Amino acid sequence: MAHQPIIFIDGEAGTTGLGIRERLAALPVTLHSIDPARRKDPAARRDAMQAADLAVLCLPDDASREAVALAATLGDAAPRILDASTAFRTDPGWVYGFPELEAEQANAIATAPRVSNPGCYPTGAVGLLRPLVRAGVLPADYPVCINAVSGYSGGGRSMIEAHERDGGPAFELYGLALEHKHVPEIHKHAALTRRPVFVPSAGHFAQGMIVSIPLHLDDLAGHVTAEDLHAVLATHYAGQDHVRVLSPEPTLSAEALAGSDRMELRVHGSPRNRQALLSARLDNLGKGASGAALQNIRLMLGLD
Ligand SMILES: NC(=O)C1=CN([C@@H]2O[C@H](COP(=O)(O)OP(=O)(O)OC[C@H]3O[C@@H](n4cnc5c(N)ncnc54)[C@H](OP(=O)(O)O)[C@@H]3O)[C@@H](O)[C@H]2O)C=CC1
Ligand SMILES: CC(=O)N[C@@H](CCC(=O)OP(=O)(O)O)C(=O)O
Repeated sequence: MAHQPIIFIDGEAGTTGLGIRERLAALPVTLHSIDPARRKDPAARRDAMQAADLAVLCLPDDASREAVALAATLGDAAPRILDASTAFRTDPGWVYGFPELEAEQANAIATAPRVSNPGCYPTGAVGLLRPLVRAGVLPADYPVCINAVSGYSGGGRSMIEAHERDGGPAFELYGLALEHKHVPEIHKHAALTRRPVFVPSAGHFAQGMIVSIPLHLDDLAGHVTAEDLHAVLATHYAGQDHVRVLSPEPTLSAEALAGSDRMELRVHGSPRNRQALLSARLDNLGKGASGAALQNIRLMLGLD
């Protein structure tokens, strides 16, 4: 690419789009924006895609599908696409944008025409579970239950406005029909053969997330200890800048990584009771969204 790469963010004014735009300021790229009044005009969006090397979609799922269909009408002039929505995260034609997932994943992202940015909760759940399943210490058919809490910015502009206007609720469980849109993504990318139970919740704080997964160690392969689980994760993520495997803490605050693009993984445990708790802490808008998008943009444009 002779020129500075051109990026178009479809949904630039939304929560994820804004986060990406801020982070792009530090990169040698040109941002191609459209007149805000025409931001939902398919013709304007198609023209912007034609001008771009990379289109980053920060849209609701249906609008993302529409954007991908618009790009397809451009044939060879279509840009590469990074999609932040849920729409293509389990689509076999797309590369999953989790660079730390497997040794070859960063290379796959670097060359893929279409990359799906992982969801915030799946980033924690997949980040914890997959290396353990792949290493054979967590059976793929283990009855996994995932508890998670997110800051209210996870619900995008409408939820942010509701919390900032009405002040609450302080804490609520949701997705109680156990059909949350992230379950298929976690199921697939954690390499589980049994559908996990996923119980999300949201609190009255803007940014931050904890995903936690309790385990009965006697139901794992062999005489596995919490230290063994820690060692598998530490080996898998050795040398990674965005994912750190840390020692257990007595308490974890969900907001601690707000503003950071890193994720912290821990294995807590009671050796006496043969129980463990896996935890992932991240910023839902950082490694859970815009920070991960930046990792993928850098890889896709060869900026690393
Ligand atoms: N918030 C989070 O923690 C995370 C969100 N995501 C994903 O990112 C995507 C965007 O979410 P988020 O940024 O939170 O949502 P927001 O509601 O904050 O932003 C969505 C943006 O898309 C715009 N938009 C909606 N429909 C269209 C359309 N047809 N054409 C062009 N623009 C459109 C909206 O404009 P307007 O407001 O004017 O309607 C808004 O600017 C979602 O798919 C979400 O799943 C990913 C990871 C985490
Ligand atoms: C608190 C809250 O509402 N969170 C959102 C998850 C964030 C999201 O929709 O985006 P990603 O799928 O890209 O992570 C939800 O549960 O639908």
